[in-house]
Amino acid sequence: MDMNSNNTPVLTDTAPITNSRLHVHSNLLPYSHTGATFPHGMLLNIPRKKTGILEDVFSCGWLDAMKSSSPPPKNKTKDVNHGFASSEADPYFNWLLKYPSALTSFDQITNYAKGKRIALFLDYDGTLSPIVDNPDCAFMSDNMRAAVKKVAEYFPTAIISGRSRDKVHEFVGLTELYYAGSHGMDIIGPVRQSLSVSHNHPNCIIKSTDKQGKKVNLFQPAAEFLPMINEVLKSLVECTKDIKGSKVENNKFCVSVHYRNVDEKSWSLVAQRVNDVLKGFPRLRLTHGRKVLEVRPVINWDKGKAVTFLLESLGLNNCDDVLPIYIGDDRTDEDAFKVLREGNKGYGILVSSAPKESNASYSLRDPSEVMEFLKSLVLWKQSPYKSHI
Ligand SMILES: O=P(O)(O)OC[C@H]1O[C@H](O[C@H]2O[C@H](CO)[C@@H](O)[C@H](O)[C@H]2O)[C@H](O)[C@@H](O)[C@@H]1O
Repeated sequence: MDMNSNNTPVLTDTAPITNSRLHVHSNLLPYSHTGATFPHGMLLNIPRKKTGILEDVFSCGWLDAMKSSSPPPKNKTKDVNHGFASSEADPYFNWLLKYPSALTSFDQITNYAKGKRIALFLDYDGTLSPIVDNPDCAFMSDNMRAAVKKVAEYFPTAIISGRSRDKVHEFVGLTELYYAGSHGMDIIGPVRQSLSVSHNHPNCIIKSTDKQGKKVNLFQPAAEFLPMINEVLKSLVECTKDIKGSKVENNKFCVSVHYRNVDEKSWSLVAQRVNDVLKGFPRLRLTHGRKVLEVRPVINWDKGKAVTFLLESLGLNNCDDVLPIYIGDDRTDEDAFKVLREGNKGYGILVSSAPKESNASYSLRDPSEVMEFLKSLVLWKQSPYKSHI
């Protein structure tokens, strides 16, 4: 990783990148670009593919990734989603052997948490709110809000979302949490003087006050990309406006192109149009979410880095007596699961009703199980019989 003049973390890997998670070979990222200028050394040296026709999106696997990006509706996966998996013939049952339910393994988790301080990190869409067709209507239930509020009374709790920070804050509506929007590229955290990140990225931290007048640190490692994101946003809106059902969402430091409501026959068209627009923006890259293409800056920052940053801001990083737990449902949450797994730091919990490979340690089936898990944590913390304090 290199820094540019503003000390923004920048990916400078010059080897051809085959990102298996994205299924996009770097040679689909072109190198001509108009917009902000960047100092030498921070630009990726990416070989350019000349074709530009539909072969692009087929050969790089976008369509496969788009098709597999969200579990099909429940009636189409009847065998897997008929309730609690109970037989060895059931793929979900077998998957649970590798990713045990965090509810049935609750005692195991809390045994490990004895004498430790739990820090909670929660994704929003698909974790706290169910996946719905209209992203503007992904409301969280009042019961879930109450559960999150309660759990935050006992454990430091942060929401880490792909949405803009303002939007996710508006949906969750709780002031007692920490919020990271734009996949962790826009964080409000507590003020802490000796943050190691402030040595590496001094210009990315702004001292600010939140809506309650409390002093906070605002960390925006992709701040200089804002004009470029606004530019790509306009192009994406323009180029998809004739595709029925498509929707472009402004997430401040990234842009989502939704195709959940687009006829499957037109998914390749969505992919092609986005691909064509990205040819003019080599400093932006694409990740796949649940029936959504997410355009974001090429910087070495993700939800995993956001977890590390927040732990440090909370004074909980590199402490043996801290157990971070991250709950999420999406591919972008894998970066956070990985950080916890690799550092043997804590537990990732994948929310999924269908078997899939993950860096998480445990699983929960859906947001209703997430709520049950949060309530169980509160009861455990309140229990006079536990011996962890
Ligand atoms: O990191 P997250 O909080 O999980 O945000 C990821 C994306 O979530 C939203 O899209 C997803 O949920 C929508 C509402 O249920 C659904 O309609 C869409 O198909 C899903 O992809 C959000 O709208 C995106 O901007 C986020 O990037």
